[in-house]
Amino acid sequence: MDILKVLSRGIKHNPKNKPQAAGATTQLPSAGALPHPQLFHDPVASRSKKRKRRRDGQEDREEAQDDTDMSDVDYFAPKKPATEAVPTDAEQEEAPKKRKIKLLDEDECRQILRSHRLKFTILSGPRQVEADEEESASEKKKKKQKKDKKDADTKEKEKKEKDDHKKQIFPQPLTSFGELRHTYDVSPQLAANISAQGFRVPTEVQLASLPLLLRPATALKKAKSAEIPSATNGVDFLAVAPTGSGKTITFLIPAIDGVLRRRAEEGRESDAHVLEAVVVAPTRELASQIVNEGRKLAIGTGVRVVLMKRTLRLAAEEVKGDQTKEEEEKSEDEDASEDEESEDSEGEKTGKEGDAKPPARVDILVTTPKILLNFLSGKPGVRRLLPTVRSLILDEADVLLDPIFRKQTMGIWRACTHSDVSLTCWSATMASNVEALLTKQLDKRAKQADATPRPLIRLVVGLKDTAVPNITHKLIYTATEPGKLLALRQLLHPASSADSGPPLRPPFLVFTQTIDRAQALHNELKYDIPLEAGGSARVAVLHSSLPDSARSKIMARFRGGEVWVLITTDVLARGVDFAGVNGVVNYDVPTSAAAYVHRAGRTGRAGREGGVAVTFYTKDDIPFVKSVANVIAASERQAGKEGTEGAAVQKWLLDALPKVAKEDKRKLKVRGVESRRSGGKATITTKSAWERRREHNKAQAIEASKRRKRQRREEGPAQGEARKAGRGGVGRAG
Ligand SMILES: Nc1ncnc2c1ncn2[C@@H]1O[C@H](COP(=O)(O)OP(=O)(O)OP(=O)(O)O)[C@@H](O)[C@H]1O
Repeated sequence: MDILKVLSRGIKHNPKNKPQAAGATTQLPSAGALPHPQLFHDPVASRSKKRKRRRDGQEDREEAQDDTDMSDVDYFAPKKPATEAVPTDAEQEEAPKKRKIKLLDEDECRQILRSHRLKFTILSGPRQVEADEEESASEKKKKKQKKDKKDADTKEKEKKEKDDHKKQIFPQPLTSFGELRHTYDVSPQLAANISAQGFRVPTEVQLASLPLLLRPATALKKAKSAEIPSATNGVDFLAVAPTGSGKTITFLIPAIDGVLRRRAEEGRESDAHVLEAVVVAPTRELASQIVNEGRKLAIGTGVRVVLMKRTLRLAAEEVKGDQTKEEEEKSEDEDASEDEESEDSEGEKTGKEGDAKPPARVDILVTTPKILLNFLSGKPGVRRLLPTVRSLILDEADVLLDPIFRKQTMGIWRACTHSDVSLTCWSATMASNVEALLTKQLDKRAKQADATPRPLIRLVVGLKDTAVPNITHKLIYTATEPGKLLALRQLLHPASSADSGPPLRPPFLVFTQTIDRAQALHNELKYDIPLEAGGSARVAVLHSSLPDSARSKIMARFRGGEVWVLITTDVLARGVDFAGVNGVVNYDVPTSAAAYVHRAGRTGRAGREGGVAVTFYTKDDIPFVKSVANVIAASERQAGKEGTEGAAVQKWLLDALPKVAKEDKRKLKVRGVESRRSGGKATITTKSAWERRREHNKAQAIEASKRRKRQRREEGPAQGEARKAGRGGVGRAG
């Protein structure tokens, strides 16, 4: 196999089999310089011709607009050359006071938001709750009266469209990062840290969310078309934005700003740390990544961003608690390796020894759900609360509110007892039942606290729940399972690249349904790489049953370009950002449309072009593959490739694939493709049945050993000795 030629393309051979990290990634298509991090620039005609916006900073709101062709207008051109983007500290200190803040009028906001396919909707809040109640009452009445269903449906649809329009809002967009300092008054150091990362143009999600999250009152000052209740205490927020669109810094910037602002307001010293924000992410890899991003943004601000560890002790309020309820919330399905003891430099031991020591100094905590819930409910008969937390951030919120993590996430939310705690939720996909759950919970919390519910505002960037528009998609059919391995090898082989479209260039990720399949594929592929090109060290496998330290090492080797092919499960499907990943192979078909979006979104980050997502499907997958094909078709539609020869999904294929029944979709999401399961209980988890069985056996062995110990204690030392002597005798006799 000539895989060496493909895998070593663009990479200088290192005789010691230790490739140069930089060389390994800089020449790869999706790792190149960022072309533009924004995905959408639609020309949008002005609704009003009364206003004119000039780009020289001398905005004249009163002049009549003479040109409605918005395609020439570049709202996002830097207002100053890049060198001027970060004024000196002294200038920055002065800046907000000197400058008169100019806000865009609602029509201008609307145009900018529309040209970037950004849609804000108020999902709940005082006005909305009343409206929804009224609506549902009148709807019920109407439904009774109307017998003609078709007619009712049409009217309902029209009404919904009308109401949707009413619920839409058009807050101020962030036209440049410079505005963070000048209009939204973020600290000079935070502004400098953003600039130091080389971000010049805000992505769509940043452009839309940052004003609203930093200063809601300013952002909504000109938003007149929808009545919004007072937003001075902040808003609850839900953002659905494409993978790789920069959601992480979008929630971190307001979190850091919030800590700094309150610190200044309360006259606290910079070394007085109060836990004010909690970021929850579903996997440890993602949580560590968020910590790294947070620390880069917090340099020089004194804000401490800390990763939750098992041994970390937080400043918490202790109340008498319903232990059993909290215990129940510890899901058995979650990542078992979280239970492992990990080294901790930040905090203290929990329990008796730890309680005596002062709590860790944390401003922003990043955690996976279970580990924090364990801390909150870790003391018998006691519940720990986090009353100082003002901001709860759920990254990959749809999965955190999915049944696997829901109870744990809710447990954390309940522990954040401050009356003003704001909730922000982030993901590339969001099911409507998650939105319904959130609105219900927010109303419930407001009622319990006897407070006015705050508005829950949803932002959708592009199309909700779909589309990874900036990469190439490929859908490859192989009749049988063994055929897939052959097809994967052919895809890697240069000779067949002509038939297979763009060759798969390293580094790339390969996703399987279960851990045992990931391990098996790893065993198959690792010998495909010749020794001269690095051999088996080039192929690695990462899954949730590996120890923490092994997972971190593999991540570092992959990020460094040392590992070219990383075989993994859905543990790496969400959130993890490898800037230089050129491709994603769905060796096993993703079990939902959302899973496809997240897996494919590991390539083509921040608007990079050149990423490829290849999905194999077999006869077994045909009943389920339509959801994936629909996402690919939507992505190609957005990219303008629909119906072209290069499109992965042609209309005939979409028509031919069977529709997936709702119940089948649910089953597939929970169990995966049946034929790929190795038996065992039906649970959605990155753990294989084999692994669950192993854990079950281990648990049984521990239980049996405890039983024997108990028995020995009950029997007393004399009988114990006699038993031992008896066993020894048998041994000797044998
Ligand atoms: N304004 C920007 N300009 C250029 N790059 C940016 C900008 N904002 C963020 N990035 C970079 O984009 C990449 C993706 O960001 P991030 O991981 O936050 O995406 P995400 O939206 O959270 O994706 P996912 O849905 O997969 O979790 C990161 O490498 C980040 O540094």
